[in-house]
Amino acid sequence: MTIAAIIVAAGRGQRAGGGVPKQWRPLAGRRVADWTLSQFEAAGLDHIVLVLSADDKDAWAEFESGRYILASGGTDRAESVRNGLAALENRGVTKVLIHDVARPCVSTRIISDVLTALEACPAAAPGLAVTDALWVGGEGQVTGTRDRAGLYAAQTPQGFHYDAIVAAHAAHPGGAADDVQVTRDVGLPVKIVPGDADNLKITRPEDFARAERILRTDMDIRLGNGYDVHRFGDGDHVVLCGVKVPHDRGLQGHSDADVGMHAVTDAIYGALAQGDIGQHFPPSDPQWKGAASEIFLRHAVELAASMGYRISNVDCTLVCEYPKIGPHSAAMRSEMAQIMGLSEGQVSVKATTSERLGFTGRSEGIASLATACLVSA
Ligand SMILES: Nc1ccn([C@@H]2O[C@H](COP(=O)(O)OP(=O)(O)OP(=O)(O)O)[C@@H](O)[C@H]2O)c(=O)n1
Ligand SMILES: C[C@](O)(CO)[C@H](O)COP(=O)(O)O
Repeated sequence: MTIAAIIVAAGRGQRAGGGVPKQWRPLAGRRVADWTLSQFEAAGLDHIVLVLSADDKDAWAEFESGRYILASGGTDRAESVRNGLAALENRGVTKVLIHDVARPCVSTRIISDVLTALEACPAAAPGLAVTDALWVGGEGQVTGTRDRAGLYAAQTPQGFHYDAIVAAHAAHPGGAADDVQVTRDVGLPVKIVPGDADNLKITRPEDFARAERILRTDMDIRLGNGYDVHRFGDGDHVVLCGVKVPHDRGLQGHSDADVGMHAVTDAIYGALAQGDIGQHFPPSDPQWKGAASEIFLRHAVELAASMGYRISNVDCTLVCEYPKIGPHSAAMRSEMAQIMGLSEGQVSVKATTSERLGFTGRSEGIASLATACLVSA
């Protein structure tokens, strides 16, 4: 059994406004599309097709070498779906989920319910029973009422046996609201699984605030702190936050003694409640002698990802009289961001002296403090 998802993302989001198609707009710290895609990645499907508009050149460039199969958008949603289905030809796909990129709050429960329902029927989709009374209106007046019994609001992902939905689309004259209608129009039964009020489609400008509230409520936010000290010894440079800074002394340590990167690494381990660098890379182990500290940082970032967290931001403070950090802080942020796969806006590196007090004030060594904020991916 081979299961795929098609995420249709070629719309222009005209009703949502905002100048940029809604799927590429920020929402609770990521783009709308990132939330949607990560829910389908978590489902462990065999293939994910991402249907993109030819106008979204940056998205094509971003996703072309990744794990998604890309397909071109059509002039309407149905054509985008057909192009997505065609991209799955000859891959042995048995079941396919078709989902609007504009529904970023879709739950793993809905995805799994639709897939389970497909074991017994050729098509299944989430529906939300209408609970409000229904009116007919015109010119600002109620002109009639409708019985709500048996009415459902249609949601996605809508799931189908692959051959059935391909045949249904091929036979359809067009004009259907969704793939359930396409399927029903060729006489196939569609099972309703329980939808979720949170699985809204971002359609109008105000939907962003609602989706943001939903995503932030579900988020697990974790903070960690890190602290490290290395003493000065002989040398002609120090390595701080991945940048080699000329200095009349070096820092002593088992690795490259990058005190800033060590504090950030420990902050990430701390947020995960996974000990510290010493536990993961014991100083007694000769293989870490002189090691570049980015090995440790990369490990912490990978551990976070494997535990279902992404790094929202890190903030690092270096405490020393010399060398002066200011001229190098931009390079440090850039280096650390690159190692962690973050944007520079998510990484802060700053410095302070300790007013010539204490061991840092006497220039016996450099201390560093860091905070990391992780959120469930
Ligand atoms: N030619 C199209 C039109 C729509 N879609 C996708 O189909 C879904 C339908 O949601 P909708 O709210 O209609 O999206 P838009 O068409 O982007 O919105 P609007 O109608 O406001 O422009 C969205 O994920 C959208 O990206 C698509 O892939 N190709
Ligand atoms: C498929 C769909 O999401 C079902 O609710 C919806 O029909 C697509 O969006 P639109 O607003 O109807 O264009």
